[in-house]
Amino acid sequence: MTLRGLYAITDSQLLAGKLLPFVEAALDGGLTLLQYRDKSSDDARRLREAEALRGLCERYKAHLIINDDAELAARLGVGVHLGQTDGPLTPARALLGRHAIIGSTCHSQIELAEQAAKEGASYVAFGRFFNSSTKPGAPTATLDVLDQARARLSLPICVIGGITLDNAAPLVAHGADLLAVVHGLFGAESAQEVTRRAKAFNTLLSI
Ligand SMILES: Cc1ncc(COP(=O)(O)OP(=O)(O)O)c(N)n1
Ligand SMILES: Cc1nc(C(=O)O)sc1CCOP(=O)(O)O
Ligand SMILES: [Mg+2]
Repeated sequence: MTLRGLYAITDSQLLAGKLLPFVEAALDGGLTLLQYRDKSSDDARRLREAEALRGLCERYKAHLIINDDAELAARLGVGVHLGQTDGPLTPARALLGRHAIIGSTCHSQIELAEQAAKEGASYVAFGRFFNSSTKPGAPTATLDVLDQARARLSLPICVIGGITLDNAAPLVAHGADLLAVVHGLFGAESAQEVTRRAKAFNTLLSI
């Protein structure tokens, strides 16, 4: 499976009251991956929303990824994204099976990415590259790590953190395969604008 393209990530506050229409608008513009990221502990709502997103992703042939929660991903038969404190990759791979997409946060450390590759990650994520209103305190990353990753790894490279249509081009030039975006995609006034942005991100990636 080739993993390249726009990787939309939901945000419960930003998308309050418009989760499904804005996600569908993004899918209409073209998504490779959609991550359901909800940091709450409202398990019933998380299950309901994730099921609805899975249905949309199936219709548009995109892959759904659940943030943090391998058990929920297993229940839905979808992928998971794990950060450095979200539990080890090896049991998640055993739980989800060899075909599941499993992503790993590697901040700006090539050693973390090499370890993730050994443990069966499907892609490695570096960031944050720019100021992020979604996660202002995330550790920073520079373009150097993308050059190192391109040279040393064969896994798809995901970039994240403050990415917009105005600043994404250098990331692509330095080897990013997946542009992971919250605000730069969903921080729009209308569903039509979300679709326009998604198409423009895909043009940047030339896909
Ligand atoms: C694609 C992608 N990359 C990085 C992250 C961040 O994961 P993590 O460090 O576990 O932080 P939280 O998102 O869980 O707050 C991500 N979610 N997705
Ligand atoms: C969830 C997340 N993780 C990051 C990391 O660097 O690991 S940055 C981030 C937030 C991404 O949202 P936005 O596109 O609005 O900046
Ligand atoms: Mg996490």
